[in-house]
Amino acid sequence: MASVRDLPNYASLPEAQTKAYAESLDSQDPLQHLRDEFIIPTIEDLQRDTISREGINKDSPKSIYLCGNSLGLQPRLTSERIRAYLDQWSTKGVFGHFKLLKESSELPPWVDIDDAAAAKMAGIVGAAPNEVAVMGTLTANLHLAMASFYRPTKERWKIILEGRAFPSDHYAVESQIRHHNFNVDDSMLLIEPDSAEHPTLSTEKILSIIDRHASTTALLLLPGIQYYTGQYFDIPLITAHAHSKGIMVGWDLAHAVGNVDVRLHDWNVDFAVWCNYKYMNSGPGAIAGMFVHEKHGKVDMEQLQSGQGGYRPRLTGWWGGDKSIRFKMANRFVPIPGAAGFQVSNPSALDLTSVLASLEIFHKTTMKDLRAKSIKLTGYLEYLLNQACSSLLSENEKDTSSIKSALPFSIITPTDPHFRGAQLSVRLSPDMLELVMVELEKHGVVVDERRPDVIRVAPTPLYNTFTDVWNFVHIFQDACSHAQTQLGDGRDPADVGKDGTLMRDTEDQKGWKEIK
Ligand SMILES: Cc1ncc(COP(=O)(O)O)c(C=O)c1O
Ligand SMILES: Nc1c(O)cccc1C(=O)C[C@H](N)C(=O)O
Repeated sequence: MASVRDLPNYASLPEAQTKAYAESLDSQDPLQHLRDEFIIPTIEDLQRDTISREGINKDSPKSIYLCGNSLGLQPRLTSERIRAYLDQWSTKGVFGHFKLLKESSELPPWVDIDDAAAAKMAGIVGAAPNEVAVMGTLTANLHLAMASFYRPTKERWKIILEGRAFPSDHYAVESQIRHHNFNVDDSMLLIEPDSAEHPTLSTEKILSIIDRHASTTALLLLPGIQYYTGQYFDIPLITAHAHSKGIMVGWDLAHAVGNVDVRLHDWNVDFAVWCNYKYMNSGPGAIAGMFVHEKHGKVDMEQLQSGQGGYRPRLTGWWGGDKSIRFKMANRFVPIPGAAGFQVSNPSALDLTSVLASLEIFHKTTMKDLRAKSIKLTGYLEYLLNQACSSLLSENEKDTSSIKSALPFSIITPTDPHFRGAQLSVRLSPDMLELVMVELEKHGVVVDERRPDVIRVAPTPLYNTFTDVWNFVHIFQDACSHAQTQLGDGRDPADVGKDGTLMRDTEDQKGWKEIK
């Protein structure tokens, strides 16, 4: 795992606040060349309502894209590889499934393209290639995993998850409980934060809830990184603790994969699921991923042949079946050992091509190096935000004991880099969100808002720079100061339009609100 020991103490360096310092960090960044692998939308790209590049201003500055936690940017290679995939299809037709091409390292026959993706993905999540399948979608994979790993009994039937889980995970768990005819109210154990002000969950709290419900809990499901707070959970410790109580453990890695250097095999995780459209940069809704620890993927041929099972029960489809007999159409399911045996359908080769293109870029570096840069980048963001926050307080406010209530914003993500990934979640003072977002958008800054008061800012080490972070904080500081002035003016923020001026119930305003 990447270490935080190399994190500079920015606060002790007077020059750290200057743009020249941010630029010097970029010039020393060993991963700086990777930014060129991505298409960064220009400010004009984002603001015009067409995609055509005809007649556009090529000199328009690039946006400051800090939203890789929601949708990662497009690698340049993606269109090249997808074009080649289209040629593979147009020139080979159905033979594209099996024909070995001279270009096969980039364009495997489609019948093997899932294996190629799993092999390239494995290192990203610290797994052996046979512990990973690139398949399905996150929520569908979560259902498939729970069908196999959530086997409730009268004695053990509960599922522990967080109270503020991403809605899809909450619904999936709820429906699995109902599917097994258990009562949701006494089966779904929700870990709630201590207070709305501090929405993170301490490891101690998680462990104590595990302890309290140890004998009746079947499954623990948590996110590697929490989508709202950006908190990175202690996966190895929590997993080991739950295991010591006989509980199965699954992790939703939507916000962790490609962000932090997880070691799923060594941490003995039972299963994990993730999507590939955030830090994995494979495109909106791209095919997802699933990890099944090798201990659960074994196939005992003797038992299987004698009709006694021989493999972990699961929901099956032909693509999880042994390749050597798959096309014999014998209707006797023999699972592929490992995660591939959990596949159901033949996967979209178009989608896998996009994942493979993105993985080519990941393979130009390592997760360890990306994480090392990420710790510095996010640490720098935190440092500059703290500086900006105190400079937005009036001298009067700085002197008072009520400094906390006067702060224009606070960071709700843990301050310890061990407990966060790239993302910082920033909670703004009441009513500021809309006003700040308008200003950020005007200046080509892309972050993500969670109403009523949080923005999530995620510098992504593959393509963001220290200068991006510096520029963002300066624009953000101005946006906060602008919002403070507007609110101080006694204007209702609901009446403030796209350009920050007052607007009342115009069509334009409605349209803008819908887009948000
Ligand atoms: C933590 C988390 N879980 C689940 C989902 C849903 O994923 P999908 O729609 O790809 O199934 C997302 C993102 O949309 C997410 O962030
Ligand atoms: N998939 C999304 C979509 O189609 C629209 C808006 C947002 C999304 C997301 O993926 C949200 C994402 N899970 C997040 O935490 O930001």
